[in-house]
Amino acid sequence: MAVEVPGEVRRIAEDIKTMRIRGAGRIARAAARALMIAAQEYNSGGLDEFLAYMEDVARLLVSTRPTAVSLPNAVNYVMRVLRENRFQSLEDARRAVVEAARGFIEYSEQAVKRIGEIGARLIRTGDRILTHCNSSAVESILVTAWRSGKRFHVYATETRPRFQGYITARNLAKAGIPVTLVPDSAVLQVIETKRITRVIVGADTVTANGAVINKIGTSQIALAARLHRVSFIVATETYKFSPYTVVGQPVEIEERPPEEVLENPPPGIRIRNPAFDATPPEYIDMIVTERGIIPPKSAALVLWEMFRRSPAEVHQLRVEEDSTG
Ligand SMILES: O=C(COP(=O)(O)O)[C@H](O)[C@H](O)COP(=O)(O)O
Repeated sequence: MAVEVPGEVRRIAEDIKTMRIRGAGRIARAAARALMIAAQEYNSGGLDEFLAYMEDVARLLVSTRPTAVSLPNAVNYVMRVLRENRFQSLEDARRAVVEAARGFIEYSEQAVKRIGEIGARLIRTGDRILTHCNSSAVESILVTAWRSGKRFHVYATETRPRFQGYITARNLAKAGIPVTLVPDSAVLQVIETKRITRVIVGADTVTANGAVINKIGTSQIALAARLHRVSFIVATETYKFSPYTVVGQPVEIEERPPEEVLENPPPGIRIRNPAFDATPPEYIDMIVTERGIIPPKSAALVLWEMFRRSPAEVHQLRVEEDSTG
């Protein structure tokens, strides 16, 4: 009989699904924490049952939201210690999971900080910066730049339908950064009339060819930036690079409930609510990662360095995950 998943782990999964925990980095860290809790709270059987139970927990977490690859990357990072080692005892296996999860969370937190330091060097006093949605990597850059004495103004889009732009605006204002909230549909007008100097956005997934999947509306902003020759910068940890795209696997774009757009639509009206879109590499000037700044075309190199797997091995990995799913 399958071992029951602890309440706190189920709660984290539910919070990711319902977006109480949101943003690709936070989702990844929450998933690693959930695996750690699952391992710590396991008390019902031997090593084999533990391994099967941890695979169940991993599947539950990965199934919560489909687009941000940081989620399966975090889960696989932690689960790899179980999948690739032979343990003598349950305690050894449990300890390995806890260590791997802690390691991931620590790396992730440091990465956001490092992106802040690297990205802040790109900001100049007098900049007028546009951002979209709410990204902790972008916030890290802006707050670091501000604390280092640079003075600039940020325009934050509302980000319909979930209004994550309000979170950004609130956080920046709290840090003392002048911020103006604008409707999503005002982006082209704002870029033009406010003479925006830089657009900086986060990422949920970066593909092997350097395309960036981020909050719906990002690609329109990239187009508008291109039209006015404004540099378009993406800030992301490297664990948002997708190994699956090396073998051409498309990124699934999450379709969220229509009620998020309109509670009670009049009869005869259909609603679509895609949560993310893809910005092609041609529209992206640079990607700021914790390992440095890269052009989008170098995404495949980052993936190669991180995963050191041949396309055939990545394909095999996918097949194995699918068959356990
Ligand atoms: O698109 C979103 C959040 O979408 P949602 O609100 O639907 O999760 C963010 O721009 C990225 O996840 C990057 O965020 P971070 O830099 O914090 O990882």
